[in-house]
Order: sequence, then structure tokens, then C-alpha cells
Amino acid sequence: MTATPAEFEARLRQIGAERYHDKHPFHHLLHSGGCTPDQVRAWVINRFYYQASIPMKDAAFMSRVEDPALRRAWRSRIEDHDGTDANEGGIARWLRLADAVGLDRDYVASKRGVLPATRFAVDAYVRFVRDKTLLEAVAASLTELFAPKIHAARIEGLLANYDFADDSSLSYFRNRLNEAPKDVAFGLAWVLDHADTAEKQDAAAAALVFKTDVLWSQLDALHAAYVTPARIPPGAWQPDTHLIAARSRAS
Ligand SMILES: O=C(O)c1cc(C(=O)O)c2c(n1)C(=O)C(=O)c1cc(C(=O)O)[nH]c1-2
Repeated sequence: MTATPAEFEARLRQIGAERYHDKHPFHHLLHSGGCTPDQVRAWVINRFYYQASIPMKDAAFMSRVEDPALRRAWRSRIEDHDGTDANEGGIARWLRLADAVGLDRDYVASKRGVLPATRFAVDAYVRFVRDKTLLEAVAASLTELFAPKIHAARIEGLLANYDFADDSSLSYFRNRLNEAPKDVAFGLAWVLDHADTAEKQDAAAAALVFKTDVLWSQLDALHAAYVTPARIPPGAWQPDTHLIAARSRAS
């Protein structure tokens, strides 16, 4: 039976309540100050791969949209990450965080040290958005419903616990607090409007579950590789390498 929009929204929110990556032990470690400088760096390196892929995912989405109004509503997502003449953009802000934790930003931007499982998970998200229905693609982006809470917790936790944290290094997250709500309000309304049969609602809910798995898997990989007993896969970043001179190291 087709749920009402309100019932369906509650179903989507319940997926976040049960499966969003704010509950992952790596985030608890990070936000509570329990990460070593190298564990923070590993997170910055791997999460960069997600950041850098998001505008590619959004471009893949837009390439399939025939409705100009939908493309117009979507395109600010690309600008939010890639920047404009007036706005530095999320990718550049993330590299400021890389500087602040003492990493060589060119190394981070090269994506060379990224864990294989991070690549697999993030690439799967880009492919999902390219290949599935538009409804599933928009529904997958709705993890952002739950992101402002984790961004606020991250700003608070990092500021309280790490010397590298300040307004400049954390500007990525502060900006997302302003950017994400407009995206998610649009995406949620679009999904509630278009998921007008039980089958479509099931597909949209499954897309959101898939996306929570994409996020969770990245943290599983990070935890397995860099938290004791660490098991770093061949080719991935090795602690204490690709650092910049002592200006501001993570601590
Ligand atoms: O720090 C986080 O926990 C987090 C999570 C997510 C998310 O839920 O996918 C995004 C972001 N941050 C983020 O900064 C971001 O720009 C973003 C875009 C998207 C998306 O799927 O289009 N998710 C997220």
C-alpha cells in the first residue's frame, strides 16, 4: 500500500535514525578527541575522495535530467563544492583542513593514498546515481537530512579536542551548515512528490539504505586500516608520510 507523504517521510527518517554514520565508532573516536594525529590525517585523506567525487556524482545526475527546472535547482550543488568566482568552494576548504593537520595538500589532492574500500564505496555511489532512476538518485542524496547534526557535533568536538581546529580549518563544515538545508529541503520535497506508488517508495527507501552503507563502509575501512590493530592495505597512506614542515601539525 502506498504510504502518505508524511508516513513515507517518517520511514526515510527512521532509516537515518538506525543506519546513519554518526553512530559509527570512528566518528565517536574522532569527535571525542580520541584520534591520534595520524588517524585524523587518514580520515582527511580518505574523506577527500568523497568530497572530490560529490560534484562528479551531481554532474552525472544532471547529465540525465531533461527538465531544465530540475537542473537549475541542482546545479548549485556543483558550485558549492567546486566554487565560483565569489565562493572558494568545498574542495578548496577541505584542502585547508589538510594543510591544518600537516598534510601535503598536493598529495591529498592526488588521491593516491586513498584506501581501496573508500574508492569502491564512493565509486559505487557515483555509478548508482548514473545508472539508477532519478528518484533513486535523489533519494540517495537524502542522507544529507542527517548531516547538519553531525557537522555541528564535529565542529564542537574538534574545536574542543584538537589544536589544529579553528575557524579556517573547519570552514568546510560551517559552510555545509548553510548549504545542506536548502539541498535537502528540495530533495526531500522532490522525493515525497515523485514516490507516488508503493514500489517507488520501496525503491527510494532502498536507495537511502544503500547510501548509508556507502558512508558506513568508508568508516569501517578507515577503522580497520588505522585504528589498532591497524591493517593498512598495500598502496594506502602510511602514517607519518607526506607531511609538510612543522608549521601546524595535528595534535
Ligand atoms: O560529514 C558528513 O557526515 C557528511 C555526510 C554526507 C552525507 O550524508 O552523504 C554529506 C556530507 N557530509 C557533505 O559534506 C556533502 O557535501 C554531501 C553531499 C552529499 C550527497 O550525497 O550529495 N552528501 C554529503
